[in-house]
Amino acid sequence: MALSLLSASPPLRLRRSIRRTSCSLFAAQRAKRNLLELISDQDRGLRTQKDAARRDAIVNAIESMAVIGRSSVTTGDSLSATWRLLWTTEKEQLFIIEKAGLFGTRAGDVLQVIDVKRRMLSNVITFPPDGVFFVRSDIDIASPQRVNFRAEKQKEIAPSTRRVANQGKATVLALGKAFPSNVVSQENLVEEYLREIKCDDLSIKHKLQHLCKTTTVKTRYTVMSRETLHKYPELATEGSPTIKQRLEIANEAVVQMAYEASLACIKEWGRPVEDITHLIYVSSSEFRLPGGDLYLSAQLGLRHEVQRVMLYFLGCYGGVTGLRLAKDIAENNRGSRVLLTTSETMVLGFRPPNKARPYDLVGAALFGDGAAALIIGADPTESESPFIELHCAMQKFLPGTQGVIDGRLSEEGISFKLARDLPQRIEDNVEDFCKKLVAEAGSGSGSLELNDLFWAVHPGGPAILNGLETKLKLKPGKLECSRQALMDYGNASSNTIFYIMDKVRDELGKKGRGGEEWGLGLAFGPGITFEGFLMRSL
Ligand SMILES: CC(C)(COP(=O)(O)OP(=O)(O)OC[C@H]1O[C@@H](n2cnc3c(N)ncnc32)[C@H](O)[C@@H]1OP(=O)(O)O)[C@@H](O)C(=O)NCCC(=O)NCCSC(=O)CC(=O)O
Repeated sequence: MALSLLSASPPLRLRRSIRRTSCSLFAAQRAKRNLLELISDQDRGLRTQKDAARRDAIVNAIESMAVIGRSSVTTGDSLSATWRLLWTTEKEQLFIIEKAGLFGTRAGDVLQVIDVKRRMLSNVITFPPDGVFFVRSDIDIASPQRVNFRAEKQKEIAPSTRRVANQGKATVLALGKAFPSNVVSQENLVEEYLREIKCDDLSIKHKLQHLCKTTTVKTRYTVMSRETLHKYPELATEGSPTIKQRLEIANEAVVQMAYEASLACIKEWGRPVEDITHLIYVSSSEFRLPGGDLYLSAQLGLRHEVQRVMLYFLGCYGGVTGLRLAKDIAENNRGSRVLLTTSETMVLGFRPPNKARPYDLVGAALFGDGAAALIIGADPTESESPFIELHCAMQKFLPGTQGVIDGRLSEEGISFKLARDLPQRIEDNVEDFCKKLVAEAGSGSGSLELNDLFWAVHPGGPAILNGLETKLKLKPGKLECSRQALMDYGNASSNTIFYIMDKVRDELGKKGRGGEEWGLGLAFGPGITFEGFLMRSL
């Protein structure tokens, strides 16, 4: 006989089982307290092996708990989770825990990842900081309260490649991207763009040529194309009321891109769309009632009961706001799977250049369109492959800076003003913000320095990245993924952080066990608002 006692979220579990049982609250509490006391000094079962009397007492205590909760079903879907092993009689596991010292290591948490739907169980013995031993097996549901293991399917020592997600913490389970079909090469942009909008001002041409180089962008994807301008020539005419036309183009384009990014993401995730419980849809590029969240849900075939949230007009930090929200949802709704999408086009803000608005030229050389999608959830199942754990997330605004990034909706679309001192404002305030986030890693992670981290920083522009790098004294290369994303996609507003995370995933994958464990994600936008998150690479 092998008995294991597991704990997912002990107070909650206890509360649930008590509600279901006909016995008094008092009896259940007493039985649980008794059981926990009996195992508390047994070192997960190592000592019990030499103490038959204690073992019998523990087995009796478990049986008493079972009697109290006999009318409840504990082997249904609620058993699907990552559980921490508190006590066991299973000899192989105890042997590994006991003998780990012989191999110069020590056993950390012993976890059981149970997936009832797939009838699968993985025993996961962790060896901190990043070693892991897996034993996978099938399970049989023997009764409403008992599960039997069947044949062991596979044993595997995975010394390094994956870290284990902490129980109950939100993780990123998949990521997808999508872009409109029109690709803009920065090299050819100036001539083409000025020809299309019929601008022959040489000073504008030279300044745009200069900015096209210094923004460092190489390619971008845009919804706006030659065909669009031919169909709607009024978009290139200063002062024409074109909001209707712009929304007609943008509303459709953003949902289409969000749809394609979501499909790519769901395919990578590998589970059916019906398993998506929540949708967070982020865009500063569309406007209608109902919003794109509804159209996207219908197009993807999400459940009608999917819990939707739409985040409108947050600007470049919207993706990280969505991530913060998704984390809260995932960590507070057991078994939830959140689809987070961002989708943006600059169609609403496209304007002919005007010397009175020099910041428009910066936008013309910098911004790009696209979409991204992520699946976020806690306690990954056997079939899921988490790659980032979201440890904590924070937002902050800088008082008195509302005018630094200023967007106004008018009959002409959005006019978007960027103040020259934006990079400096960010530089002046970023250090405190980062240090607060890093402090959330806790003492268990040692004393983390900023250069110990991997970084994913929204590349508002090279001046912002350079200022931040200097201020934080980051080693060269720490912002490489941000710089690469800027080069490949331009500043794609709320999407950009996820394009960077995709690159970070590749980079950390190449480094394997030598890669950084902790990372910081940052985005900035109107407010001035800072959004940041501390993450662990898994
Ligand atoms: C745009 C740059 C790459 C240009 O760098 P350069 O090396 O060319 O040098 P530079 O800064 O002197 O700029 C070159 C010329 O552009 C002009 N210029 C630059 N920024 C300007 C601005 N915000 N408004 C008006 N003009 C501006 C300069 O005055 C100068 O013109 P002259 O030579 O005539 O004096 C850099 O300044 C940069 O990265 N800036 C940050 C861009 C930014 O604000 N991004 C945030 C996007 S919003 C975002 O990400 C969040 C959100 O949308 O929510």
